[in-house]
Amino acid sequence: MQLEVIGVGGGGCRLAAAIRAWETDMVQSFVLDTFAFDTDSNTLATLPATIPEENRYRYGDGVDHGLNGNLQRGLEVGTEHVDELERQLDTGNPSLADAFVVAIGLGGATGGGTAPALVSSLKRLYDKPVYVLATLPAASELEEGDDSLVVEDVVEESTAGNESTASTESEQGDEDAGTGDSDAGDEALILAESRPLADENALQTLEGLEGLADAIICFDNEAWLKTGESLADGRTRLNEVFATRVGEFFAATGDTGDARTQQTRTTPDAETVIDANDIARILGSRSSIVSLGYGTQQVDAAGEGSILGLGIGPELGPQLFAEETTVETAAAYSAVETVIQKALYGKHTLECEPADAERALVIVGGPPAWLNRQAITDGRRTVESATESDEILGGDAPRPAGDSVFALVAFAGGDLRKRLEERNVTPRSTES
Ligand SMILES: Nc1nc2c(ncn2[C@@H]2O[C@H](COP(=O)(O)OP(=O)(O)OP(=O)(O)O)[C@@H](O)[C@H]2O)c(=O)[nH]1
Repeated sequence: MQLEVIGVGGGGCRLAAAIRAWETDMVQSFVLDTFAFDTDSNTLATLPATIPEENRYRYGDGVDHGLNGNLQRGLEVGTEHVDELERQLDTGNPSLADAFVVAIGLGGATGGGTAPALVSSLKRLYDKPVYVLATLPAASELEEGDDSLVVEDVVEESTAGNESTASTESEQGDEDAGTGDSDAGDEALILAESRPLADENALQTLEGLEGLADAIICFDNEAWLKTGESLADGRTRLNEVFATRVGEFFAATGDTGDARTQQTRTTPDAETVIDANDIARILGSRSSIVSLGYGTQQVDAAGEGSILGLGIGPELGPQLFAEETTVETAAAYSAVETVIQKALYGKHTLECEPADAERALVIVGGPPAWLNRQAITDGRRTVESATESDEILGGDAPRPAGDSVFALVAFAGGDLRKRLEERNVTPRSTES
């Protein structure tokens, strides 16, 4: 599966960069291009190199340092500039994509304001699934701080068109931003910590995406921050957590490889291959809310040091991919069982119970010798009974060079939407 990943707004751009960084280490490429779109030139200038300069784009007439949560203005800016953003995407490979991923931070005005127009435009132009990655605001952001900007302060009254590519902006930014650790950048960061309207904005954006986005994969910032940790301090870690889960989810699709170069896969084929259609079946096309669970366990990748032959019993079944089994079967079974339990009952990107889900996808991956077929089959049954759903798909993701076994569980639809109620951000539903 090949994706165009588009980050919009500060959080969305950083998340897109984190996904690209995660994907860079993988043999299977599933990202065609990564774009970063923002009204804030500081954010673009401070992104890591995983997003090439030419794919960073600042937009918004008269706005330079973001919209500071003015969602009404954000919606206008999004609608006014969506064609311009589409032209930027044309410099990539949108027509080769199996799906689009639009990453935003709910609560802000740039990502939240542009996403509905952009998702709508992508659907119209390409008729491919558009999945939105959306972070939910942290509780600490809702507290009104003295540092809260008055919106007019950042929406300059300039009428001059100032669309420009990031390279132009970063030249200007370099003067005051240096490598990005500028005073202006720090100031913007502190200001962004206080967003009293974040929940209201989040709700409005979710409503705007309703019926447009095929699915909305949520990540609850509040649940993932440590006690007393600020978003500014924790965001890199949070982005890595979310990027890993999103990455494992899309990287497991069988038809990965570089569509631009026609380069073929170098990893062994999975026993049960999931593809873009399976992903579409589980995520749906009616703006289902999605949550991702993940479990991992470090293993001895080469199988060295394990006790050959011990614990192998017919009841545990053969190893799934091993040509030469060097891993104790009981150890492999236990590792797979453990990671599935962790993915099922451990912390999800959006807190939920398995029974909330209407549909689920479970992916088990790791070094081939560790992927015990019986454990995977039993694990899928466990997911099936925990969710009480018969719409379950499973896939394998052999990673010859990996040193851990992992399971990724995606829950979609059903009562997951109700989980947003606890966050006061429940959009009305168009799901049947
Ligand atoms: N996980 C995570 N969340 C973030 C990050 N940055 C911002 N957020 C969240 O996203 C919300 C919106 O922030 P931004 O993405 O910076 O906002 P924006 O879309 O640029 O909009 P404006 O700043 O209003 O122009 C915040 O309220 C945070 O909850 C990040 O790097 N990681």
